Amino acid sequence: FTTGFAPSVVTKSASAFSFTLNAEAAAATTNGTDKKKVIILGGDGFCGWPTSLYLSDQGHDVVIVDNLSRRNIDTELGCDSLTPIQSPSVRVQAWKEVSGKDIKFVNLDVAKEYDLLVQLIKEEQPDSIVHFAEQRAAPYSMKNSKCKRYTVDNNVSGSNNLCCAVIDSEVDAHIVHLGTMGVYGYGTSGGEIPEGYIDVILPGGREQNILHPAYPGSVYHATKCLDALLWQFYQKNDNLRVTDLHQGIVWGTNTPQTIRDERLINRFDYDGDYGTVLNRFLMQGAMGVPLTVYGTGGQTRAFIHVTDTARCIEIAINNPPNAGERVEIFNQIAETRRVRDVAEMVAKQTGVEANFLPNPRQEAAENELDVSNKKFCNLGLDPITLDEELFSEVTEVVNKYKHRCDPTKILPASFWNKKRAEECATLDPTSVKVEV
Ligand SMILES: O=c1ccn([C@@H]2O[C@H](COP(=O)(O)OP(=O)(O)O[C@H]3O[C@H](CS(=O)(=O)O)[C@@H](O)[C@H](O)[C@H]3O)[C@@H](O)[C@H]2O)c(=O)[nH]1
Repeated sequence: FTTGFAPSVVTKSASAFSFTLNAEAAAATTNGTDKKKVIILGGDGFCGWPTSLYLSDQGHDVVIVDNLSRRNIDTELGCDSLTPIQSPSVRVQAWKEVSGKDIKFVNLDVAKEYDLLVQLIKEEQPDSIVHFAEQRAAPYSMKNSKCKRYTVDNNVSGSNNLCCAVIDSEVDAHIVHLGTMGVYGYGTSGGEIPEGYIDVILPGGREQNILHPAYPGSVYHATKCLDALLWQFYQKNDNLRVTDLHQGIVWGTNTPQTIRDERLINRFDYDGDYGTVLNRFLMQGAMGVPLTVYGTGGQTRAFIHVTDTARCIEIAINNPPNAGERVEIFNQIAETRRVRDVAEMVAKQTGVEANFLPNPRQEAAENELDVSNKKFCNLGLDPITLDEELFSEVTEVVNKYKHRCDPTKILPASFWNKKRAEECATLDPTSVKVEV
């Protein structure tokens, strides 16, 4: 098989990038220099927290809104971030000490506390609202009916509330939403996936440029498809300015900002529900656990380092669509790789073998993925790609905190349907042993 490495994807290797964890390395890759007032919904999470710090570091005025739902789900699952994340109040105090900058934290449920959301937008008068406040794990969204219903209720209501709140508050804030590459689906695309829109010829020969057909692979991914329709509707109906970012799988832990003080450390999920594939493999490699490759590992996916997530968000807020323009869509990825090739890279580096497990997910055994990320690259993004030097950053974090790992949480614990659950019935969570 080929790796599915997309020729259209513009990349630069991490070694050439000379990645160092200091503020200079995070120098603005932006097109605009305006300092903005930014509300970050979901600013306590894996992507939200490093993005909040990055934007604050760049001189933007940041307000974090979060209801701590991710921390509560950890409690529900009996799991915890491998890294010892601090409470929001300790985090913002530590940031004030190291940077001299204030970040305001507001505990608010975007999906449920509508009036407070409107009031906050009126008070803060933000230029941009970045929306991360969604349940983001595909496995958790497929765990059972309760999780499916929560994911739809929370994610779709949150996005709808945000649009209504921007309209009701009469503040012309630009909405920047963290979407997912998964809206496109992971079949064999047969060509390069464009950025959000696709030319079609309708019956009768009429040509149109429409939203790329949605083809979600989980309830979570389905909510992002529903979000995309909401953005399209509210843009058309109310002239909202919206950017939707179709992001790939995020990897890495720290950024040049979170590394400045241990109290700023980012969360690291390693469990079968929330851990994303490369971070899970790196963690397993560091702990001597055979790598949990699902099926043949034939899925080709898009990847992006967490540092680039934050950079992309700043590029997006500095390049809003004009009022009346359709929803702006970027593919927020650095490169595409096949899962078993990623496993091979980690296996080579750590000496730990790949273990091909029955697949808990209903997904194609093999797929190709060719994705355009030209818009971000044209706006100055020089993406970090998978590199062993950078793997060591994650490995160091894992080695430092591996005593916090619960090995029974490593094997997959959510199954897409009854057939997949039956096929995975032999997996025994208590059989996993880690080297501490
Ligand atoms: O231990 C593992 C974990 C995953 N996989 C495989 O790796 C692929 C990716 O799984 P993932 O858990 O890293 O990613 P996914 O569930 O798709 O979701 C993650 O990546 C999405 C971007 S994307 O995948 O849609 O591009 C984001 O939207 C989500 O928030 C984030 O949790 C899948 O084919 C899965 O079967 C393994 O082989 N072994």
